[in-house]
Amino acid sequence: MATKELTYDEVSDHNTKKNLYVVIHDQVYDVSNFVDEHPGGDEVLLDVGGLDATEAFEDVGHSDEAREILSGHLVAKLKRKPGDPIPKVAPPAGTTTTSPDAGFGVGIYALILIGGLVAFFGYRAVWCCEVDADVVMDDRGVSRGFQDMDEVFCF
Ligand code: HEM
Repeated sequence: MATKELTYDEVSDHNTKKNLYVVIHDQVYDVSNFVDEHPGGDEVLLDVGGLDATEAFEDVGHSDEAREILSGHLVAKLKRKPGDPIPKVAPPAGTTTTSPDAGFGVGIYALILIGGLVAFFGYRAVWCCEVDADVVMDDRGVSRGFQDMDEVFCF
């Protein structure tokens, strides 16, 4: 845990490749010696040099490994003052999180699947219904109707 505190103004001075600080979740990181190793390229880090990079960092969905690397570069805690920019994203509650409504998401897919199956078999039951019957003929070979009518469903 960093005990040193830096204001946003102080952090903003560190915005060059050799002297690169970023703020993520109110912690200040010196990523000067990581910028060339960043798998996402140096440009994206330079873009947020001296700034709050929380949103950019979280938008990418960095791995736990990335977060571990990040923690190794911690140099200070941000001393936020009124008027300082506030990131839009909420701090991650741990690392890779499962959203509380994940179950609901799965439920929706199950519902759509069941609905689809019901619609499919309902359609077949109505439209594939055939009449299987014997035609009754009189002596002259004229049809007099049907006997042994069976409804046949083609499931
Ligand atoms: C400052 C701390 C940062 C660290 C320690 C870091 C670390 C990493 C690591 C380890 C990866 C590999 C994939 C993974 O493990 O998630 C990665 C990928 C990436 N990072 Fe970062 N990153 C940082 C900041 C940023 C920022 C601010 C951006 C801005 C957009 C960014 C954009 C990306 C992108 C686009 C990739 C994907 C690269 C690819 O898959 O081709 N990173 N980062």
